[in-house]
Amino acid sequence: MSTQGQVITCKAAVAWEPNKPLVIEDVEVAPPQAGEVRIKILYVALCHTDAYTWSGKDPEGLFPCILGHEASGIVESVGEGVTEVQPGDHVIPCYQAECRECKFCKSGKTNLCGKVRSATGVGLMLSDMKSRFSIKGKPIYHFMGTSTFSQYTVVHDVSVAKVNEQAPLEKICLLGCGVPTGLGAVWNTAKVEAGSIVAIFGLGTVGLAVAEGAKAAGASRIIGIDIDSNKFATAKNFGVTEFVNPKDSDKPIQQVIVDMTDGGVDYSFECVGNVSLMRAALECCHKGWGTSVIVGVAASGQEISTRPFQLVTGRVWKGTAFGGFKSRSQVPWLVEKYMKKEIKVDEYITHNMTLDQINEAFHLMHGGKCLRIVLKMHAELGNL
Ligand SMILES: NC(=O)c1ccc[n+]([C@@H]2O[C@H](COP(=O)([O-])OP(=O)(O)OC[C@H]3O[C@@H](n4cnc5c(N)ncnc54)[C@H](O)[C@@H]3O)[C@@H](O)[C@H]2O)c1
Ligand SMILES: N[C@@H](CCC(=O)N[C@@H](CSCO)C(=O)NCC(=O)O)C(=O)O
Ligand SMILES: [Zn+2]
Ligand SMILES: [Zn+2]
Repeated sequence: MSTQGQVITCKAAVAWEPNKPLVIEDVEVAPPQAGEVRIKILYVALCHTDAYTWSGKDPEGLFPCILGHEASGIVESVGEGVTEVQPGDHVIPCYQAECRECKFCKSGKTNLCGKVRSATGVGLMLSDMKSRFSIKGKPIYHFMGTSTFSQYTVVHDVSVAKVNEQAPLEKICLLGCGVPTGLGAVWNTAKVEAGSIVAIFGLGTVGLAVAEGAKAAGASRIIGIDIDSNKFATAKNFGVTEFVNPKDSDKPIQQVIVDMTDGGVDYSFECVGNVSLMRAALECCHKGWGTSVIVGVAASGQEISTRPFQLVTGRVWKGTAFGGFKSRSQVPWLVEKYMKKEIKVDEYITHNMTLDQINEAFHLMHGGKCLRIVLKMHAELGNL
């Protein structure tokens, strides 16, 4: 029976309040309006940004909401005027939209898109500034324009990438955030050249994807920095050539790296979300040209600082969102690269769990012993 035009009642993990356990609720998902797409979410991975907003430290965090933004699914129905996807298409929801028409999209200088950002930042859909989610008539906010911790979600059409149907949805959900962010930070934002020396602060999924990207770019040395020495064994498989634990030295970590590299690295990447580490990442860069890219998301109220002299003497401080990738155009390309075995995806998945285990999954994530945890959203999908 077609569900097109009907309200769908399904299971979703609702964040009622910051830091309180998520609750699996029966949520009503309204049909997509003009320019919107309703997606049956099949698989979702947990990202630290979900945990960050859930913690209450995100100035854009609104409650109650449905978190989640790294996912894959199948289009269930589309609203009026939607031409680029149709029911049955395999898709990845994209928190970074791409409308191809706005000032940002047309600039050719950025992957940030302005079309729906004002609505996604306040947890609503642009056409009527309302939510498509409700529980017994009470609206529930969207999150990042994706809200993929729900069996069905509604997104703007500019936030959907149609992908190869042959690609395994249980794996390519990762191409919705962490892996592209790390690869793109190297390829698009820093534009690392062959022979470069690279330092990566934080060896979680994002930091490992930076390592993978740097190896592919031909970096000569890839120095991984993490306070957990157990991370090095895995990091080697992603291209990290040397490991430093800041706890092993009395010197500031930037000094340790400068001493190891004859004056500093060509490129550094902060993949933790810690503002003092962002400073260290900038200050371990080589005088005259070293570039540091901020990838980690820091909490509300946190600010970065350094001596302006660091920039006067040629170091460059940058940041990246979704690795600078244009989402609708380039996520399908990343899927193809995965299909051709040119980029890793499976290797970042350490756990497979189910939607009803979501609180346990976050607990595991905070334990620091996993990379990506993928949740199966529907019982009928069977065992992975
Ligand atoms: N900019 C973007 O578009 C974007 C996209 C995805 C994720 N992120 C952000 O990137 C960050 C990393 O995400 P992740 O999923 O890889 O996280 P993660 O928690 O898996 O990895 C962080 C790593 O940093 C290490 N670490 C913690 N404190 C440290 C310190 N003081 N010094 C050195 N290492 C330290 C941890 O041991 C861990 O290995 C998060 O802040 C996340 O929100 C940003
Ligand atoms: N609302 C947060 C913004 C956090 C943030 O910077 N998000 C990244 C993506 S993190 C994905 O895991 C991003 O894309 N930023 C650009 C944008 O949001 O437009 C805060 O205010 O701290
Ligand atoms: Zn993310
Ligand atoms: Zn745009």
